[in-house]
Amino acid sequence: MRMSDDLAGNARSFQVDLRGLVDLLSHHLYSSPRVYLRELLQNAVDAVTARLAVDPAAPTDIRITVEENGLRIDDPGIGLTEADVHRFLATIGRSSKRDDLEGARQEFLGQFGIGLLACFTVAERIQVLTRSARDPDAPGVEWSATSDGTYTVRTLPPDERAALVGTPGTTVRLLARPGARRWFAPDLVADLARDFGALLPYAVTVTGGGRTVRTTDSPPVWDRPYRSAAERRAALLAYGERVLGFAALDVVELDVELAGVRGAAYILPNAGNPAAGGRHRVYLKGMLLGDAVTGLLPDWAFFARCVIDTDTLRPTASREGLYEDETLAAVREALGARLRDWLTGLAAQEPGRLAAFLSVHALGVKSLARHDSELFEIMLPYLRFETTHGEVTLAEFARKHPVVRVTSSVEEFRQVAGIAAAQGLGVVNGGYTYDGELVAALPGVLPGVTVEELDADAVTAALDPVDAREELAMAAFLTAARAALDPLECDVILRAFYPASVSALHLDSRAARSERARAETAAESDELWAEILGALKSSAPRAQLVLNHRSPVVRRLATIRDHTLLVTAVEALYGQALLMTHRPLRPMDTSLLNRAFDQLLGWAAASVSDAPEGEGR
Ligand SMILES: Nc1ncnc2c1ncn2[C@@H]1O[C@H](COP(=O)(O)OP(=O)(O)OP(=O)(O)O)[C@@H](O)[C@H]1O
Repeated sequence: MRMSDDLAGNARSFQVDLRGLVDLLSHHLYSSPRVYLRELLQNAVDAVTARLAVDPAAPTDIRITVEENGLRIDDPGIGLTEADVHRFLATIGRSSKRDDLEGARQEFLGQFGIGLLACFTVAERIQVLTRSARDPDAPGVEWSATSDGTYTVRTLPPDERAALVGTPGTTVRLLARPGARRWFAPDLVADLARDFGALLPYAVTVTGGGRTVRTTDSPPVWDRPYRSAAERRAALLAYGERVLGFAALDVVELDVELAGVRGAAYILPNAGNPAAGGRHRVYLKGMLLGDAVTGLLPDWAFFARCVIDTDTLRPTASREGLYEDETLAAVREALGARLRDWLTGLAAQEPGRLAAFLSVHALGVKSLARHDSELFEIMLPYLRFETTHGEVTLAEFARKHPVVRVTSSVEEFRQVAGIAAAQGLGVVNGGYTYDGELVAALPGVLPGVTVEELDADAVTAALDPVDAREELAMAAFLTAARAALDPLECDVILRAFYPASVSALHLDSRAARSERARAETAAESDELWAEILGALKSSAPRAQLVLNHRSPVVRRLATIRDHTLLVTAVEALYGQALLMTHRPLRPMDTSLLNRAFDQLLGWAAASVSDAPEGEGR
């Protein structure tokens, strides 16, 4: 016996446990049983589309009727022959909407062949009564399936066929499962039909609770005629507020024909969260895919939420997200380009609207500008940065300072900005998200501008040295100060700078900070580590306390003869300068500050209480 004979002889078909499968769908694929209505609507719409292809004059109205214990949905669509019923309804995973060559067919919503099963999440029985439009002599057929996985097929006798399905088309009837009846409440059914199917191309009505409502609202707002651009804009904004629940700052139309996308992007009225990712309302051929669909816009466009209808993108099997493929990547790019064009258009024509937008969403634009120098250039007159001249644009700043100095952190900026400005240096705070990167890219878009990283050394270099004789006069004071601050790894130097009201500056280069971090770790670690870290000890510059020779306070302190008081005064200056840097204090700095102020208070108190006695003597 040959191998293949053996295989052929033992070949068996899979058995499917329907309960297990329905459980899988309802708990792991679909987010809620509410999708049952979407699947029914989708099948009805596809059936109508298929019939229109063979009979363009065929009716198209789809009717949902809430019944005593469930509902029915009637469509005048293509219907099924008995052979179709066996082929498509009774075989899970088989669909008439795919063909072998193309896969999912463009004109239909369905493709997977599992949609009908979703109905078992709310129904214990599904009955399909159908008559094919392809064959006028075809009898009506009834397919009736229960959630335990059994079904019956019956050809309808002519009289029953006439009563049930007079014309070609299909009626699907669901019998509610115990415990799932709430999914068939008339108001809920109408809400679901509206939510999923408002943009469907054929009229859908829901009858129940004594009334009939139309749940479709097509054509979509962006495909309707308007008398003016202002009227169109107002209609789009009102629609956005209704479906997204917020009044948008602005609206950008997304008519990207090549990508098969129609719709609008709504600009959030508040700053968006870059990490949260966009959540968009996406319709596929008029059927809602979801209202929190991600991946539709590039990451930088976190300031917009879209409502779109598309016929090019593919759904995931749950039909609740977009399948990530090349088409989606291309659509994302096209929509990003559209938003970018809108931004540059605003810059050229409506700077007022652009300013309003940027006051909320500058971060998104900065993020985009990092990778798009053309846009960066266009936005230069609008994007603001924190600088030693306040919040200004880089274009404005560079006019005053063709050498742009930039700090790499917010705290460095705080440390040096005031002093640098007083010495005539222009500094930009490069510590905020994206700002440093953009400043670094500035020479590329503003010819003649150079950018320099600014750190403590550059500031020290810009401060005036003090005349040697004057420095000598303060030698005793400086020696005492150096001795006091040496244990804190801080050098003391004397310079003259403005403003004179600043007595001392604490300057700390990045190298000094990392050296200090190394030393602290070495002190805390075990022997082996301490040794390794010790070997790394560098001769990096230490932090510096720069005393200001122009400060009257410093000059007065230099005349103190009492050594203890002098040390306390130096420690207080050091502490004050450290506080000005806004940097977290080390424990040893905090205790030094406390000690210095305690002692100063002690001195002050003693001098007040001593005074009268002294006078009395
Ligand atoms: N109202 C209907 N009229 C005509 N044929 C229908 C109708 N409902 C279902 N069918 C047939 O049953 C098949 C299976 O339907 P089902 O909803 O399970 O899957 P699908 O629509 O093909 O794909 P998907 O899983 O993506 O929804 C369909 O391909 C179609 O041939």
